[in-house]
Amino acid sequence: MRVVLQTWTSAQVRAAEQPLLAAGVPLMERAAFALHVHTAAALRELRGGVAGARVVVLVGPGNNGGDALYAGALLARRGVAVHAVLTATRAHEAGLAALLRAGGRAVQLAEPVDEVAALAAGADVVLDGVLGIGADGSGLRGVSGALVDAIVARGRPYVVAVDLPSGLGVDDGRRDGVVLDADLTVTFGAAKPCLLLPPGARAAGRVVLVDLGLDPAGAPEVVRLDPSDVAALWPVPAPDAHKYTRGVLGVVAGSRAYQGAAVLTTGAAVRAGVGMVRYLGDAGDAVVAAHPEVVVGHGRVQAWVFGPGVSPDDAGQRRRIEYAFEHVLERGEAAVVDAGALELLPPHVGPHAVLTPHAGELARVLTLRGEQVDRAGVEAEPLRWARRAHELTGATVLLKGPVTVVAGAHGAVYAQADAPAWLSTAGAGDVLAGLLGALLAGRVDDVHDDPSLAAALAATAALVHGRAAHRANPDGPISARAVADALPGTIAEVLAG
Ligand SMILES: NC(=O)C1=CN([C@@H]2O[C@H](COP(=O)(O)OP(=O)(O)OC[C@H]3O[C@@H](n4cnc5c(N)ncnc54)[C@H](O)[C@@H]3O)[C@@H](O)[C@H]2O)[C@@H](O)CC1
Ligand SMILES: Nc1ncnc2c1ncn2[C@@H]1O[C@H](COP(=O)(O)OP(=O)(O)O)[C@@H](O)[C@H]1O
Ligand SMILES: [K+]
Repeated sequence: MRVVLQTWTSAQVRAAEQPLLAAGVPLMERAAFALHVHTAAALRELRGGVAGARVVVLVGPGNNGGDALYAGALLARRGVAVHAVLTATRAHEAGLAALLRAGGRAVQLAEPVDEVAALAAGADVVLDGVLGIGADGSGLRGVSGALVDAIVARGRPYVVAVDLPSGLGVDDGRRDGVVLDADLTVTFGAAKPCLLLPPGARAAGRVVLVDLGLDPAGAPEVVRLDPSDVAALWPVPAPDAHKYTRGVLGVVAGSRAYQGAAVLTTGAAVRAGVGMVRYLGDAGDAVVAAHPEVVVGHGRVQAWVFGPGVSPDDAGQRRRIEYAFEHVLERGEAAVVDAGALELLPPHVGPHAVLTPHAGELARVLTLRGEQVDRAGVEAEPLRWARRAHELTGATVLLKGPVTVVAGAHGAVYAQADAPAWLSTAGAGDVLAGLLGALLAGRVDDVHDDPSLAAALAATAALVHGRAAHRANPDGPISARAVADALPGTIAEVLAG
C-alpha cells in the first residue's frame, strides 16, 4: 500500500495499460482482487468479520463496473450477501456472470429508486463502480444521480469508491452534479489527479493505490510533496556560507494602518532562515521592535516579497512596488507577489515571480486580463484557473485554500493539503509570503537554471506552512504569529527526515 503523491491523467493511464493488455496481463482481475481485499478489510473493521455482511455494488456501463462486479463475486464467495445495482442498460457481461455464479444478485435500477436506496443505505459497505476514468466529469445524472441523492438522504453507509468517486472530473478534480462521497478509494495502476485536486479530492476519503505494474510515460500531471522531499529543495547553508551567499530578501509590506502584516512577513522570513531581511515601508519601527534582525532601507537583494498589508491606494508602497517591478524582475531577482501587489502586476513577468492569491484575488487577477470568472468559479476549478493565470502572466501561481494548488513552468502542478482548517486566519498569508520569499532568496540562481523549481519551492512553502500550523497547536486555534514562531522547529524536523 503506497501513499498517493503522484498522479497521471486518464490518457496517460490508458496508454500505460495498452502494452500490458496486449500481452494478456489480467489487469481487471488484479484490480478486482485488490478491491475485494480492501473491502473485506473494511468489513472486518466495521463489523468484526466478512461472512454474513451485506454489500451493495453500484455498477455502471463500463470497465469500472466490471471491476466492481468481479470484486462482488469474490466477496460473495466469502459468504457476503452481494446485491449489484445495474445503473445503466449495459453492464460488464463477464463480470455480471461471475457475480451471479458466485451467488450474488442483480437488480436493474429504475425510478422510483426508494427500495434500492433503502437497500444500499442499510448495507455494511457500498461499492461505487458507476464510473471510472471514462467519466466526463459532469457528475451522476438521471436515475444514478437520483439513487445517490436518496442514499445520502437516508444516511450514507461506508462507501468504497472503485478507482475514483464516480462522476468527478478525472483530470481536473471538478465536482459538478451528484457525486457519492467515499470513505475509501481503491485506485488502480496509477493515481488520478482528482484524488489530489480540490474540490473533488475531498470526496475520495482515504486513498490506496493498487500496483498493477503500470509504467505511465511522461511527467506526472499533479504531484504532492511529502516531508521527505523538503531536504532536497531547502536552501541549507553550506559550511562556508555567509549571510550574502545565503540570500537577502527585500520586503515591501504593511503600511501605517497595517503594521502587523509587515511584522508577520519579515518575522516569517527571519525564522525561515534567510541570510538577511531588508524592509521598505512605513512600518519600520514596528518591524525592528519585533525583529531586531531586520535592516530597514535599500540595498542589494536576491528576492522580494511585495504586497502583504499594502493597499493599492498607499502611494508610497505602490511607487516602491511599481518601481521594483520595472527593474528587479528584469535583473532576475525573484519575487513573491501577494495581496495588494497583485493588482500592480505588470502584464507579463517570468516564473521567478510567484503570485500567492486566494481564490477571490485570483479571480481579480484574471478579470483584469479579460477572463470572466469570479471567486466561486475559481473554487470550482482551481487547477484550470491557476494554470490560466500562469499562461496569461508568465508567473508561477500559488493558489491558497484548503488544498493549495501551484501551477508553474513546464507544466509543473502541485496540490498540497498539509494545513489544518484552523490556519484560515488573518495574517496566515503574510507568514506564507515571508517563508516563500526566504526560499526564493536562497535558491534564486537555481530557479533561473530550472524555472519549474519556483513551483516546487512554492509547494515546499505550503507544506512547511501547514506543518508549522499543526506544530503551533495540534488540534485547535492558531494565530498567524504562532505559525511563524513554529517555523524553525518545523524546518529542523522536516530536514532531519
Ligand atoms: N482497461 C482495463 O482493462 C482496466 C480498466 N480498469 C477499470 O476500467 C475503468 C475505465 O473503464 P471504461 O473505459 O469502460 O470507463 P468507465 O467504466 O468509467 O465508463 C465509461 C462509460 O460511461 C459513460 N459515461 C461517461 N460519463 C458519464 C456520465 N456523466 N453519466 C453517465 N454515463 C457516463 C461513457 O459514455 C462510457 O460508456 C477504470 O476506471 C478502472 O476502474 C481497471 O480494471 C484496470 C484495468
Ligand atoms: N480550510 C482551510 N484549510 C487549511 N488551510 C487553509 C484553509 N483556508 C485557508 N487556508 C490557508 O490559510 C492561509 C490564509 O491566507 P490568506 O487568505 O492570504 O489570509 P491573510 O491574507 O489574512 O493572511 C493560506 O495559506 C491558505 O492556504
Ligand atoms: K467509481
